[in-house]
Amino acid sequence: MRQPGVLSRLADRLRRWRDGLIADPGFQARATAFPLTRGIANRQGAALYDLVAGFVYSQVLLACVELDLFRRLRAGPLDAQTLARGTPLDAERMARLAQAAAALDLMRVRPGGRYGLGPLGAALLGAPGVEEMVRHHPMFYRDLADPLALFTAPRDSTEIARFWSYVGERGVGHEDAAAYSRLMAASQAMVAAETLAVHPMRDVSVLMDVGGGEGAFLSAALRATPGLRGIVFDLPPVVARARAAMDLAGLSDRTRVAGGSFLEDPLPDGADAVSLVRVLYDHDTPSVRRILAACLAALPPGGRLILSEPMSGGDHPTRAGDAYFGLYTAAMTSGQPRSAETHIALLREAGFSEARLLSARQPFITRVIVARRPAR
Ligand SMILES: C[S@@+](CC[C@H](N)C(=O)[O-])C[C@H]1O[C@@H](n2cnc3c(N)ncnc32)[C@H](O)[C@@H]1O
Repeated sequence: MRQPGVLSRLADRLRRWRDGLIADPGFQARATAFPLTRGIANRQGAALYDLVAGFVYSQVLLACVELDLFRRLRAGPLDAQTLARGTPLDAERMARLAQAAAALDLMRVRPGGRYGLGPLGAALLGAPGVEEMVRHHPMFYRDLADPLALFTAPRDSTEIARFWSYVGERGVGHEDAAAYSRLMAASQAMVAAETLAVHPMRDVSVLMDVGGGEGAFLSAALRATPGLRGIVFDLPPVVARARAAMDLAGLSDRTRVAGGSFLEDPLPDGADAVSLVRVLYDHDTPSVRRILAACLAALPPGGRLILSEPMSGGDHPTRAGDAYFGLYTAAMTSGQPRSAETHIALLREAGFSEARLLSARQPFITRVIVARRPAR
């Protein structure tokens, strides 16, 4: 390991001194009392409070979603008594929930003791995938109840691992495939919008979406790109669903569907671009190497790989990539979020060239890397 230089050691000492000050309750009291430092002290205090209370805030959101309150407020503000109708809550408890939701910008207090939609409640109505994730989270929270156990959980021993059944050895049945594929399809719209905005498929003839689920990403690409044709590759119980979904979307004449395992079977040929959307972070590095090798073998010289998934921020950790997906994949007992640099190194090692990270509009939804199979 490289030894840190003089400047970096000096910076470390300064940070230790600063951290020591901040950790001193006497200093905190003085900083809050002194007008010039009060703003910083309050911001830090509020941020720490939010971390301590984060789970409570999430449960306020879950309660609102389970009672379908945002949809009921769409037509206009309601008082707590009306909002409580048809729910197990009385008016007083409903007012308490609505006050909590208003504090979190999910609702707004309106004149006359009524509650209306807040900016985040309205945003949730416009992003059905977020609502599905909120409904899915109780399972994740049960695994998270003991976070230390989560980090040491044996493979396939958690509730989340059983939900993503391809993580284990039992194989994927039709029911498991239906449950996780529905969740993925519901949250795909946001990922597809971001991916196709930063990487339109204009100059692609045939796109193969590997681990493509019910074909939601491919459908979005086909709709956005006249003349594009596609292949969905996934496990057999999942592609049965993809076939039905593509039929329903009226896209089956532009789509081929192929079933198999990207860890064991060769991928179909005929595509000049391959996409891997929210696939690699599910898998440990030896499997990622196999998946990339299979993608390279399926592409013609000059063919393109488009990799889209939430990524670790590396030296600049991100809430979505490192905090959320770091723990989510721990609960899966398989995979991990990787930084763009790690992905690019794995792509080069697999034989891809020109790998580069594209600039993102909404990096907390997904990040996109493009690479090519060398022309010769
Ligand atoms: C997290 S989901 C992502 C689905 C889709 N790409 C999306 O973003 O909505 C991962 C997908 O990889 C598929 N998958 C997992 N293991 C696989 C394997 N060995 N071979 C083929 N597909 C696999 C799953 O069935 C699932 O559809």
